[in-house]
Amino acid sequence: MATDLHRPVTTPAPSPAGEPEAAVRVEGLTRSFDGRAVIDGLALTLKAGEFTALLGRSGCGKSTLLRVLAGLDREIAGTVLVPRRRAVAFQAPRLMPWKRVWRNVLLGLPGKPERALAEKALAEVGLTERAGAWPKTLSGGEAQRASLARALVREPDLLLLDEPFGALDALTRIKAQQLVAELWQRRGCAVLLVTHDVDEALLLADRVLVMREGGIAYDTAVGLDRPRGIGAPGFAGLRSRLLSELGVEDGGAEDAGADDQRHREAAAVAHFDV
Ligand SMILES: Nc1ncnc2c1ncn2[C@@H]1O[C@H](COP(=O)(O)OP(=O)(O)OP(=O)(O)O)[C@@H](O)[C@H]1O
Repeated sequence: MATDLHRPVTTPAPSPAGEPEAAVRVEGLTRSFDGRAVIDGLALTLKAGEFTALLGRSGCGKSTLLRVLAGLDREIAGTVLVPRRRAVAFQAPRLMPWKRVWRNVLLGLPGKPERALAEKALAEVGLTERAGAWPKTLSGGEAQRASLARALVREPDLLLLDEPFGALDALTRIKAQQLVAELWQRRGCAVLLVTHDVDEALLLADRVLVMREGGIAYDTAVGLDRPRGIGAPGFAGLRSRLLSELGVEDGGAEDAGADDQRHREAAAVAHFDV
């Protein structure tokens, strides 16, 4: 029987003396479904302000981990220390269709927050003009930006992103990636991005984790200079290492092929100015 030891804290989880402040500290985390441990004794520390990408094969438990960190799942054993100010955005923007965009942005905030607060967050994601619109009138990319604004309005110290760009077309996806990179640089919050896309991980993150068999099986720093492009020196080596950690031959398997195709389509405009 899982014991609930989830203990959200108001300040980032403490680190031993001399180490940078931690945004997240997880020890011995186990989450089981029907007696099967999807996460099994996982340990993880994320530094404050660090951008981390989380890769792993389908079904390995990435979303489960994110939901635990978001505080949406407390049926766990182990210790999870996260900042109180945290926000999550999912692949599906999850906007309430009967509320205008600005009201969606403020959804769930305590008290009676003013429209101006939503408008500030919407301006950050370039959606000022759609504040009064109904969600069904938004494009996929706009809806995703509204979802990001809803996360930003919470002023998170930890931003959790679960494949937020997965459903977007190639160009919209690149714009959304650039936006997240800019927001991260401006806000300075820790970001944990779940993605299937190795290139996306390497373009955006300081650090990439690969999840396997219920734990973090591989953990690497991405020391590439910014701005980054998929042709940067060192990119291909990291890419092939990560693909092999995922059990995919570089350039061979279908998943990687689809990503290659997307990036070829977008390569002409892809440039990360951060
Ligand atoms: N509420 C639930 N009840 C039962 N099983 C669940 C539940 N949530 C997740 N699982 C199982 O836990 C495992 C991990 O699921 P999870 O969604 O975390 O994987 P993932 O790595 O995010 O996958 P994907 O990359 O395909 O989104 C899967 O086998 C899934 O079926």
